[in-house]
Amino acid sequence: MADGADVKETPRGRYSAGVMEYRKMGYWEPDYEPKDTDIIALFRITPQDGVDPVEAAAAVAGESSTATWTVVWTDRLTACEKYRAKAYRVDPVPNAEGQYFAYIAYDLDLFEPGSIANLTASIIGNVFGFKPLKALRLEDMRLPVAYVKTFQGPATGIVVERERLQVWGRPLLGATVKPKLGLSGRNYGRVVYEALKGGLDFTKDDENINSQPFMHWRDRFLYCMEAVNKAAAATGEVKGTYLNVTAATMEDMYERAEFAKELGSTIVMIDLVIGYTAIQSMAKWARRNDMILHLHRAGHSTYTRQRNHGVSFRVITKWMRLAGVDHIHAGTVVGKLEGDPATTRGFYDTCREDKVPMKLENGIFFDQDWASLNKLMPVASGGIHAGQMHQLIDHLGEDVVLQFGGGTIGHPQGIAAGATANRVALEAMIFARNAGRDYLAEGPAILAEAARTCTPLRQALDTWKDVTFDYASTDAPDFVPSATVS
Ligand SMILES: O=C(O)[C@H](O)COP(=O)(O)O
Ligand SMILES: [Mg+2]
Repeated sequence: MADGADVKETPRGRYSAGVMEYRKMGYWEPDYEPKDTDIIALFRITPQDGVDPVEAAAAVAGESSTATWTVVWTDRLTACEKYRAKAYRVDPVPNAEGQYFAYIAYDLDLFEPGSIANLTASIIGNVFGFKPLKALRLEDMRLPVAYVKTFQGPATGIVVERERLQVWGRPLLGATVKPKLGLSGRNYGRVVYEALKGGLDFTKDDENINSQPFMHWRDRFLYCMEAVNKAAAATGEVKGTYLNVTAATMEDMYERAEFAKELGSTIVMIDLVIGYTAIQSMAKWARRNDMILHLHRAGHSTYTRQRNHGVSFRVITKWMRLAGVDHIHAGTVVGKLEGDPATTRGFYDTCREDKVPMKLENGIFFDQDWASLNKLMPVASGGIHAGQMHQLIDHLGEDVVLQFGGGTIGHPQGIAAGATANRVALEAMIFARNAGRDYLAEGPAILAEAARTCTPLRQALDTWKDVTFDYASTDAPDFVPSATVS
């Protein structure tokens, strides 16, 4: 800590410029060996000028666990050695002056079992507004098995979802109905029917479609399920549409979800903005009712996008796997939304692997054991189209839902043609991959071959050939490791 004129010595400690001596209070323990049962948080801290990084790390440990700004007599009435979070390591962030990675361990007893709300009230609570820090970002967390096991995890999981849909060996295909707002129930249902009949597995409500004056929710659900049933009958395939049950109250959400189930829907949808407790409640409802639960990550970029402040999306992905959603929008790499390949890969691994090893180049700082919690299906959605199919499969793999909103509904020959273009492009690419071809290098040629016998695909390729969203600003990885971090 910087010494200054306003440094005060008191019988209970020494403080200056708003920074207590958290280090002296026991929140810095460089020799601490985290226990297997500890929760570990990795923060990127940017201390104010003159604030010592170790003191800042200790302050973060203090403010996110037991401490307040001054020593209190009642500390000694608790097992404070156990309950204090311990900052035990501080490293400079490579290539980022003035920023440090601080590792902080928390005893498991600091948290209520099975509650994201309780976890987040500590870890991202008041500490994010703390004056001695210019900025603070929660980069990653190691969640011990003992804690993971207090959550239900994804209500359905990837394996059972594929069994219900009877689709194996390829990504699932979807589309978000467009325009986002304004369609009547009847016209909306027509979009769903055309897209499903044309070859998609799913259609989806947009994140901001709930129950507006132009289309009340019951109307939408009725027309959508009529379309799903007609398309299933016409194609002999299982079809679904994510009915967004996001609403103002839990009572409204349960009512809408119950109605979706009554109509025979396999899936309902919620938005991240409903909050952690509402998400966990809906996940429990989904498990009780054998429904797949889709999560749109609406709102996340307000706190995940800045590299020095907020919460990394990899942490949100972990919390959502615990909370128990089945789908999560996890990035597209080549689409319209920001997200570099290496960092996005880290999100996808977090969703789909049983055990995720530390991999700094993917922004993964800890080994994470998911202890048999179901896998979470990542969803790629936002500005993607058939011409990118080889890149999508290369970046995102096979257990993923590829969703083309504009890339279906914007097709020059109509919605069904857009859906067919996507389905043919996908199957051509999977066929080439299974035949051992280098589908990434040969991608454009494979698509052109398939387009010879598929006019809708040819039209799609002609229409979107120049759309790459290749802006430099989206290419910066979340974190560039170097030899200084091991
Ligand atoms: O909700 C979404 O994921 C987006 O609105 C997708 O739409 P787009 O495919 O047209 O970008
Ligand atoms: Mg949308």
